[in-house]
Amino acid sequence: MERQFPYKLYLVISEEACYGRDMLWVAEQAVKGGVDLVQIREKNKNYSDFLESSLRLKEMLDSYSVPLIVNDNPVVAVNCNAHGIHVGNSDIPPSEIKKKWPGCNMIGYSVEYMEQLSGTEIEFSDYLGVSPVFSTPTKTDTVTEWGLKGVEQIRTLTDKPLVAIGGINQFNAKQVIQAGADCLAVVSAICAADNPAKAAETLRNLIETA
Ligand SMILES: Cc1ncc(COP(=O)(O)OP(=O)(O)O)c(N)n1
Ligand SMILES: Cc1ncsc1CCOP(=O)(O)O
Ligand SMILES: [Mg+2]
Repeated sequence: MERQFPYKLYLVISEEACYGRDMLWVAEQAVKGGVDLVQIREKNKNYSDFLESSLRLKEMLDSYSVPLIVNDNPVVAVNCNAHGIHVGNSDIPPSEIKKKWPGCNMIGYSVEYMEQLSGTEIEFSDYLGVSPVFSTPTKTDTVTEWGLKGVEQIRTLTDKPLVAIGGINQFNAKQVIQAGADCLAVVSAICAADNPAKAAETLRNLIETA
């Protein structure tokens, strides 16, 4: 069955990950380089700051027709008119998001345990975040490191689009796609790069030629 997921390079961004550079500038450079989906992930901001950043990012992304996904918080997502939301095992589950936000276009759901693949939440999800593929200092409260073998195994168990995340960079991107990922999500490979547009372009080319 053909997987309906047109996105290949997914930027997960926060102000903190941009190390003092303007988050909107970093995101815009990334889009110019080939990012086609963006998630705002602010773990330490209060509601109003999270919403304000999301509204500003959404306005910029709209001008490129790039969808915005909000991490964790459905109220921020609804109030900035985001395209969708990404949730994990400690968040409101996809089935509840579907009930509370009928207009949601995309629900991403993190897979940290193999058992989740036979659970009921998968069917309410539009893509699965394979989380993390490699260990990463960007997120340390993780369960396991799936590795390339894990991506291959998950690929055999579901037809849902797979978004690989965690420690992905220009040196392993091709292998992760070849293992079965449909899309690569990155934080530091773009946000911490000297030239975020070039970093995105390099990753995008690696994905397209994998
Ligand atoms: C694309 C993508 N995949 C996985 C995650 C991780 O989500 P979660 O497990 O809920 O952890 P936090 O990001 O909330 O710390 C993600 N955000 N995006
Ligand atoms: C949000 C998230 N979820 C799983 S790993 C991760 C962080 C990925 O960051 P990086 O691309 O810098 O390894
Ligand atoms: Mg979460």
